Amino acid sequence: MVIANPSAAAAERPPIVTLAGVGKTFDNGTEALAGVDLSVGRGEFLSLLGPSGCGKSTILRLVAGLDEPTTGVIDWHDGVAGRAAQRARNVGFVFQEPTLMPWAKVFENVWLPLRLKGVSRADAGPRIMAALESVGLADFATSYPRELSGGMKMRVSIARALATEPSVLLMDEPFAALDEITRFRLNDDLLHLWAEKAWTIVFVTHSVFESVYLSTRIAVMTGRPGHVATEVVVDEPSPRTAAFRTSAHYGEIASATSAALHEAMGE
Ligand SMILES: Nc1ncnc2c1ncn2[C@@H]1O[C@H](COP(=O)(O)OP(=O)(O)OP(=O)(O)O)[C@@H](O)[C@H]1O
Repeated sequence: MVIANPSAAAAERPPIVTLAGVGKTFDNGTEALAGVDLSVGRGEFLSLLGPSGCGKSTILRLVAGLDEPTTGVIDWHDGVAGRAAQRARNVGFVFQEPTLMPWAKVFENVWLPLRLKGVSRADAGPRIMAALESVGLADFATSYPRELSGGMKMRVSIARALATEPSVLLMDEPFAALDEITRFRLNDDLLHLWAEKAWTIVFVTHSVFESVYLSTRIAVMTGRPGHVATEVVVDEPSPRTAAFRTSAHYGEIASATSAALHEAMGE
């Protein structure tokens, strides 16, 4: 475990996107973010950890290009620029609520983002079925969302992001509404997918324990207006297992992360 100030804790991997001095003030005068410096390394699992309202979701929305920063810059290191690039960039977004269309079957729900890009049902079929296979729901392609449990709905939501083969996957507290057993299982499934697909993931959570279990690095944020106060590098190798959750090493990193969070909230 390494704890460092953000300026000192450069990501070990080459950056895919960098935020420098990013601030966001909404039209109603709410200053959500001020001076966010953050680099996302290619292939890393980065968690944003911070108190409610510190601007974590706002950071995801800015990275996704759904909103513009008021100050500072967001640089992508993929050699393309502008709005067209943002569309081509293929950033996946998984929200806290699975946000499925209740009248459409699982297959149609997963097809939606591809359909919006003009990919036909026949062309999308193999990718949709592969994505459903990855999350263990291939047998539920013709089910309706109402026939699924909360955890299964979240799996569909992850499959929907997976089908688009995103270069960066942004996840906004995806497991917050689930019971602990389901949450642990989905944590493991997500780690397997991350290892298999070599994704870059930016994951928002309130939970110190979840962030330590999942992440290669944790950006600890201050209260509003939020910025990154400290970064924690979680030096536990993959694959992580249930034994890691109960290890002394996990306990040490969790208590250091918790202390860093409390200090950041006092800033
Ligand atoms: N569109 C908006 N207009 C005005 N204020 C907004 C808007 N979106 C977010 N905010 C405010 O900006 C601040 C940061 O919100 P954000 O949702 O990014 O925080 P968060 O850290 O993700 O919170 P939580 O953990 O509770 O989801 C909050 O005070 C919120 O009320």
